[in-house]
Amino acid sequence: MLFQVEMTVKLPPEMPAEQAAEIKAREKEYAQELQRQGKWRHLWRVAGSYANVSIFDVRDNAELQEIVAGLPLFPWMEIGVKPLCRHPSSIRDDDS
Ligand SMILES: O=C(O)CC1=CCC(=O)O1
Repeated sequence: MLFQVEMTVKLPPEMPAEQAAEIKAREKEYAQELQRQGKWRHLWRVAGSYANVSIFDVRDNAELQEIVAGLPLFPWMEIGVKPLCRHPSSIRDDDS
């Protein structure tokens, strides 16, 4: 199942820089492993903001929830999820 997920990061300004850097490093490692597994299919920065738009390819809602809740930045994110399905005019056959 494909989902569009928009994540907006809102770290508190009073968070020490070292702590923020450590959380971001863990976030990067987590995100890159899921990309290697093919579950995190696209990761795009929303230009001009500390936010991303991502496409996940997961088994079901429960797996998406597990992945998103495991994000190291999860406690400091606003997250919006939209389920996706094939568009009848799409010419691609690899976007299951
Ligand atoms: O920077 C972000 O948008 C938050 C994030 C998600 C995956 C990652 O590596 O950073």
